Amino acid sequence: MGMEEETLAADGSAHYRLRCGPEHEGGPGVAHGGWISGVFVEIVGHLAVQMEQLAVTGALSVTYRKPVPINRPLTARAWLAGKDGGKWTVEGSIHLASSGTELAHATALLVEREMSHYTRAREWLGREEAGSDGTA
Ligand SMILES: CCCCCCCCCCCC(=O)SCCNC(=O)CCNC(=O)[C@H](O)C(C)(C)COP(=O)(O)OP(=O)(O)OC[C@H]1O[C@@H](n2cnc3c(N)ncnc32)[C@H](O)[C@@H]1OP(=O)(O)O
Repeated sequence: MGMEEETLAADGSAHYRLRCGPEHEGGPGVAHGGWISGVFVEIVGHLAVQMEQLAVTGALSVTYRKPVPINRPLTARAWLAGKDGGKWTVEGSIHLASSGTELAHATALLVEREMSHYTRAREWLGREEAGSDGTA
């Protein structure tokens, strides 16, 4: 996703240096919104990994404040905004490195999982492709 450097702050927030390459251009000189969302999925999910908790993104809301330029140094941050049992609210932001201006912001709901999440997903897919999701 164009990550170049990651550092963890004492308060638990994660900080990144990154840039959007031309392969993710969505308009002349600017990033595709899917790349921006993908960056957020990665950095909010990685925050949980750093806290040694597997969690998947259940919901992600992105506000695109300004076009994100390609081929420019950017910074990003992710931080835990709240926790309710196994549900985490994680926020993220992407900034123009030169000015610090926020270009995009995200709020994500992460749901804690065990590794069996992926086994169950494969089992669910098997049932789904066999014509039943097992709930009937
Ligand atoms: C080293 C390098 C590594 C590098 C690693 C880099 C990190 C990258 C990480 C990438 C992570 C991803 O891309 S994840 C990929 C995208 N996401 C996914 O594939 C997830 C697909 N969705 C799911 O599997 C499911 O919908 C879940 C697990 C999200 C939720 O399933 P569930 O059956 O509802 O689970 P359950 O345990 O009952 O729910 C827990 C609680 O969350 C609530 N909840 C669940 N979904 C939502 C929702 N969208 N909005 C509101 N609330 C929700 C439920 O109501 C419940 O509340 P209460 O009753 O408890 O109050």
